[in-house]
Amino acid sequence: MEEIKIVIAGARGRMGSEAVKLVGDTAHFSLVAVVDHKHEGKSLKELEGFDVDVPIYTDIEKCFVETKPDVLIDLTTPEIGKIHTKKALLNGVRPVVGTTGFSEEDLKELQQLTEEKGIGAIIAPNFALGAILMMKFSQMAARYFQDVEIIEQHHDQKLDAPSGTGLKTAEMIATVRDEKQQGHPNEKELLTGARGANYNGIRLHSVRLPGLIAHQEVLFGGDGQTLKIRHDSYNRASFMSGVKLAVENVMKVDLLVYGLENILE
Ligand SMILES: NC(=O)c1ccc[n+]([C@@H]2O[C@H](COP(=O)([O-])OP(=O)(O)OC[C@H]3O[C@@H](n4cnc5c(N)ncnc54)[C@H](O)[C@@H]3O)[C@@H](O)[C@H]2O)c1
Ligand SMILES: O=C(O)C1=N[C@H](C(=O)O)CCC1
Repeated sequence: MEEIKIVIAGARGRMGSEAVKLVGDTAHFSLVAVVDHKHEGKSLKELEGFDVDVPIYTDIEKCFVETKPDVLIDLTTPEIGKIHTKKALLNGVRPVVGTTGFSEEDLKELQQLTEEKGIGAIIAPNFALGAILMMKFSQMAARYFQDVEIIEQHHDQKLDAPSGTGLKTAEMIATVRDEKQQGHPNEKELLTGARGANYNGIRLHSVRLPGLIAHQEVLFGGDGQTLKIRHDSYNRASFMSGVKLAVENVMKVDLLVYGLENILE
């Protein structure tokens, strides 16, 4: 297999440090640099917990020009992730984005940019294969059960709510379900937010607690029955086979792929 040269943004983070391991463990992947908001000019090896000798850049464009990567893996924050993704496309680098918190407008803008530049990008709200199946099964179930609520649960350091996965699940369900307001037509929230966020009438509830990693239950209700579809990630390694798949596939596409379900065979 041809070597794929990779830059990781957010390499010191919970996901980024797993991605550094993944790249190191994959024969045809080669880490050429990392991007951080500090430690300019140091080697990653100088930081505790890493033994990879690659340069750290704080300026992502300088990093692209000097190290000429094929792929950027972005695992940062919603605000920074958008800037990095745009800069990658403008510099001919294919982004694989795990960072969540992008709006519909952001996605449209990035899609337009991939079309203009003619290079691929993958934005995956969830890299765990089980989570992709959970979303697909939920979409299947929604054809038969129109009443559905999504309960996503994450660690308490998460910046965005609802989670990228929760939102993507609602979007996928909405493609097969007519817009419908659920619950009693006269229901009233005594405390704002009690009924959760509302996407086309689908209610989304976000739980944030220490001890959690990433979990989601999609709850369907029908006459005298409920159906629950649940996925749990117990560690960040659970996301890495999806990251690998995305890096390999981003080299083969020339448009924006939003969601790993679009490349899973
Ligand atoms: N798609 C998935 O499967 C998946 C799974 C887990 C997390 N995530 C998402 O990935 C992102 C990262 O999650 P995390 O738990 O690793 O967060 P984290 O806070 O542990 O890591 C974020 C990293 O980004 C770095 N960073 C911040 N500003 C930066 C900048 N300007 N330039 C470079 N790096 C910068 C931070 O230093 C930190 O190391 C979040 O958006 C999260 O929602 C996605
Ligand atoms: O830990 C996080 O943050 C996660 N974010 C993604 C999301 O927003 O759906 C995927 C799961 C973990």
